[in-house]
Order: sequence, then C-alpha cells, then structure tokens
Amino acid sequence: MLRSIVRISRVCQSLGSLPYVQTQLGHPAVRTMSTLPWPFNSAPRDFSLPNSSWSSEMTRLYEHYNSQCEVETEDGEKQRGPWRRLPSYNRSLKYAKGGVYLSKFVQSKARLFTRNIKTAGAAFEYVMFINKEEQRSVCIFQAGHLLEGPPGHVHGGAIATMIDSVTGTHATYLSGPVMTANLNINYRSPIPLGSTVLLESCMDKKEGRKTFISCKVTSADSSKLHTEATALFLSVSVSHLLGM
Ligand SMILES: CCCCCCCCCCCCCCCC(=O)SCCNC(=O)CCNC(=O)[C@H](O)C(C)(C)COP(=O)(O)OP(=O)(O)OC[C@H]1O[C@@H](n2cnc3c(N)ncnc32)[C@H](O)[C@@H]1OP(=O)(O)O
Repeated sequence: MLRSIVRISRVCQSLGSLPYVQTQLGHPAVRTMSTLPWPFNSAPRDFSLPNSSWSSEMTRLYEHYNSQCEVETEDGEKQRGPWRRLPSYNRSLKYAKGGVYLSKFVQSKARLFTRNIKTAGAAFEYVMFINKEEQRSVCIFQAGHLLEGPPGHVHGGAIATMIDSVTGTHATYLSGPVMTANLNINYRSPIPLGSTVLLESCMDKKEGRKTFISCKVTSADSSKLHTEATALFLSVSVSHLLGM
C-alpha cells in the first residue's frame, strides 16, 4: 500500500513539472498526492541534472543556460530569468482503460523511452531548457555508445527520437496534450558518437489544434549543421492521449 502511494506521488510530481499540466491537472486527489509531506513525497530521480558521464562541453553548456534560469536584480534580489530548465523523469501518468481511478494510474513496467537505461552516459543524456518569451527551446544532448548506427556515429532513429521528444515537449509546453502527426527530417551530416550537440526548436505557427515546430541539430559550437526537421503536433484530449 505504502509503495503504491509513493509510486503515485512520483507520477504526479513528474507530470506536475509541465506548466500546462500544472493548470489542467487540478483534480483534488492529484493535488493532494503531489503535495504530500515526507515520507510519502520521496523525490524521483531527475535525469536532466549533471552526472559524471557528462563531457566538459555538455557541462559548460548546461551551466550557460542554467545560469540564465535565475537572474539577480540591481538590488541583489533573485528573480526568474528568461530560461527554464525542464526536469525529466522516467515515468509518465498511465490511466487504465475504461476508467480513471487513482489506484490504476500507474502501469508499473512502463518507462519513458529516452530515460530507460540506468547506466549514466550509455544512451540518451540530455537536458532541455525553454524560453517562454521567445517561444523556443534548446536541448543539450550527448549520445552514448548504445546509440550507434553507422560505425562511430549516431543512429538516425535515435536522432529522430530526440527531435520528436524535444519538439513534442516544446509543443506540450505551448499547447497542452498533443501527439505527433507529422515529422520530416533531413539528415545533413553524421553526428559522432559521444559528441555533444544542440537541438534548438522554435514554434513556427499555431492554427487551431495544430502546432508547427521546427528544429535543427548542430554541433555544440553551432558551426556545423547535422539535422533539420519540421513537425506538426495536434492537440488531443487527455483521453485520446491515454488511449481510453
Ligand atoms: C505529450 C504528453 C505529455 C506527458 C508528459 C510526459 C513528458 C515527457 C515528454 C516526452 C515527449 C515525447 C513526445 C513524443 C510524442 C509522440 O511521439 S506521440 C506518438 C506518435 N504519434 C502518434 O501515435 C499519433 C497517431 N495519430 C493519431 O492519433 C491521430 O492521427 C492524430 C494525430 C491525433 C490526428 O487525429 P485527429 O485528431 O482525428 O485529427 P484529424 O481530424 O484526422 O485531422 C485534424 C487536422 O490535422 C490534419 N492532419 C492530421 N494528420 C496529419 C498529418 N499526418 N499531416 C498533416 N496534417 C495532418 C488534418 O488534415 C486536419 O486538418 P484540417 O482539415 O483541420 O485543416
């Protein structure tokens, strides 16, 4: 029983990190679970924080954007900066088919694809920052050895996964629950395995239920273009998203 409560509490924390979800998931039961005091509110692992596998380039870029999440005014007061780091967990809320009951929220073996390998640095190491004002995001991504496609380079499917995740998270941030309807990718130059790259996404337009996002992947110093993509996300109801 205690285990289930802790699990559900983690799920609520994970979803609660998205601003749209913060306003939309206002069900009293969910609010109560996510604000439970210790020991029920045990912190889940935030995968987007630095770890020992991060290259110096990745760490430098992280510090660059992270330092702009909070700025100091002339009076020495701290206030929110232009960027916001998005925490990242390996679980998502899962509703059971046929009914929304708190006890059935969690499908115990389900894990977010990009966060399901525990060894630090082996696969997808990334952290994403959002600039709300400019409606753009940046993701610092270091591709681990398990993501090999062509010898010594990153698999195109892994690159597509990262583009879908970054543009999908960006679209969710802007529009609430969405699903990818279309993703077009042009691979311009291979990404060396183990290197750190930047994924930058921006919103092109919003038309009714449609959110159009474009994304480019470049080397860490932005000098080399690796990949370009455009994506279309359609706003969906929570029940469509959860397959109910
Ligand atoms: C996100 C949740 C947060 C949870 C918190 C966890 C945080 C962790 C973040 C991780 C982030 C990962 C993000 C991954 C995101 C995926 O990868 S989602 C998985 C891959 N996508 C899918 O499986 C979607 C499968 N397709 C579908 O379900 C349905 O086709 C869709 C996309 C919902 C659209 O169906 P529909 O709602 O019935 O729409 P429909 O009426 O057919 O069309 C509406 C309009 O869109 C147009 N349209 C539809 N499809 C297309 C298309 N392919 N091309 C062009 N136009 C199209 C139609 O022409 C129509 O246009 P108008 O006539 O209105 O101008």
